[in-house]
Amino acid sequence: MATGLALNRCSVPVYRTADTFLNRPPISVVRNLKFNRRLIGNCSITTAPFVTTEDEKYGNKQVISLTPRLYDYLLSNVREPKILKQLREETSKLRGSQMQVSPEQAQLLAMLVQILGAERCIEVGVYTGYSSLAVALVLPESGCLVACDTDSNALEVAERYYELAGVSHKVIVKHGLAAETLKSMIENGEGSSYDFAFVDADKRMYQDYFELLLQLVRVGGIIVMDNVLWHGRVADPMVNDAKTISIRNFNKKLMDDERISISMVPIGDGMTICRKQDRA
Ligand SMILES: C[S@@+](CC[C@H](N)C(=O)[O-])C[C@H]1O[C@@H](n2cnc3c(N)ncnc32)[C@H](O)[C@@H]1O
Repeated sequence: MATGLALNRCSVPVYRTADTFLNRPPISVVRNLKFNRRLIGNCSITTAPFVTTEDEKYGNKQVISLTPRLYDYLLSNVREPKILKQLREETSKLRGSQMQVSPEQAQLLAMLVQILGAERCIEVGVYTGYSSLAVALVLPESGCLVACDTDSNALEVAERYYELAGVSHKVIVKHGLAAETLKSMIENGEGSSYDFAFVDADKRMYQDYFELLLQLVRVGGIIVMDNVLWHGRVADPMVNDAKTISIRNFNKKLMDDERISISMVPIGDGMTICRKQDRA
């Protein structure tokens, strides 16, 4: 049975209401919460997370969405290295700082690299280096990360931080169009020699990056694609701009692609973790 809270199928736009900036659930949610005390228990209305769903369609499983307060709590449980915090704070003063992955995303990327025992990694979309530095920090001394970006100013910041963190010997910076860099790596015979790749650039090129990276990554290797939930727009049939359509189509293709196993994770703006299968 659908509960009243099913009304609150909040996506990113809901977060942008004045209520949510003030850490208050929207009026409709407050009204519904009054009828659903068991959902919030001892939690006050202002700290209760949004219940995204809790109906039969989803096996009565309660799925919550992050409130600002809950997100602060999550962040307080992220172990962000000092040097990453410094880079994030310096970048926050720059144009485009919202492009950085969030600390919990960076932590997940680093964790995946560690679980894989990855030595050879690729990043498409470096900006000032937050996600690439998180990866480089956990690579072994013999490891390498090919870091691709077109923005020389942003790359200067990234390179300064690789130096500061003592990892510059692990990072090969490739300034230029990522697709060209990846193609030349394939031509150089580097196919199937990488363990891990992260894509966070130019959404309309996702399918191209993915196909190139699938050639570069070994069987069992991982490709992580960022922004797959695209601020919630992918799920809204009324939104049909080029980037949204492109990500929507890309997600559909990944879903049908038997060369990989996948896990779409609602972290940050959504990331899909793809593992290259034996038959790829
Ligand atoms: C979302 S930001 C990357 C953020 C980064 N992962 C981080 O956590 O800080 C996207 C970056 O992709 C770069 N970019 C856009 N198009 C590109 C292309 N065709 N080839 C390489 N880099 C590109 C932009 O210059 C920008 O720095």
